[in-house]
Amino acid sequence: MGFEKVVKVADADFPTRWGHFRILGFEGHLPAPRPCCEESAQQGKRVEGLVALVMGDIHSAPPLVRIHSQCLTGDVFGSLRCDCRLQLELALSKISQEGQGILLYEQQEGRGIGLMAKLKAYALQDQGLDTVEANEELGYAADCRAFELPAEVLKMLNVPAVRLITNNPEKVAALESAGIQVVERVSAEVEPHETFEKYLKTKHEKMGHILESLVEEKA
Ligand SMILES: Nc1nc2c(ncn2[C@@H]2O[C@H](COP(=O)(O)OP(=O)(O)OP(=O)(O)O)[C@@H](O)[C@H]2O)c(=O)[nH]1
Ligand SMILES: [Zn+2]
Repeated sequence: MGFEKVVKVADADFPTRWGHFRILGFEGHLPAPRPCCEESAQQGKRVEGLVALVMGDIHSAPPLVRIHSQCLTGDVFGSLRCDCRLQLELALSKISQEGQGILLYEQQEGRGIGLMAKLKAYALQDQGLDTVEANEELGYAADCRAFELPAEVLKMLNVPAVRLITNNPEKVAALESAGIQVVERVSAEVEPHETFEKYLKTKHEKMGHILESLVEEKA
């Protein structure tokens, strides 16, 4: 679903544990609520937010960029059902080490299905379904994201080429097809943990994520 317009609504100073950023707020306006997100559909929500953390000079060379999809359970509560929080910290520390880069935090909770639906999916996973099967059981696609808003925001930031921190080839393809060149994919692989072992295996086997630790395991 294309955005009717994307608007920058704020730009402020942002000191963090990983160094000094600017924090920018963007709003994407949709022609209709997203059908794949339970909460958006219920609330008739047509505006999606995206937060960009920007550090240093992002224009002299393709900067490190992380597109991070919201995971309240991981990012805020430190859940070890998934690797999200560890990936967020990895991305921020890589950007901090280089002194330049962009973190795009998109409000696509639960790969776009919304928080309450993700919690229902967790409950189904506790009964033995994997993350893809649980989404399907609830009537959703395995992944409802399209990464249009992050691509638009990169264009608004005048960033035509990036070094993308991800294990997900779909993010690379989505940026490329939106006209943003991905000159390098930087691995977002984190230290494995037994509590998210099955989650990573499913991402690798069913969703095409590039996870070197699992490739070696197979060989
Ligand atoms: N539907 C659903 N979403 C989940 C689950 N666990 C985590 N998520 C969401 O998955 C999103 C992150 O997607 P991932 O598949 O982990 O990783 P990715 O963003 O595609 O790829 P990377 O760039 O490599 O991190 C976040 O929005 C999380 O809220 C789950 O069990 N079910
Ligand atoms: Zn997560």
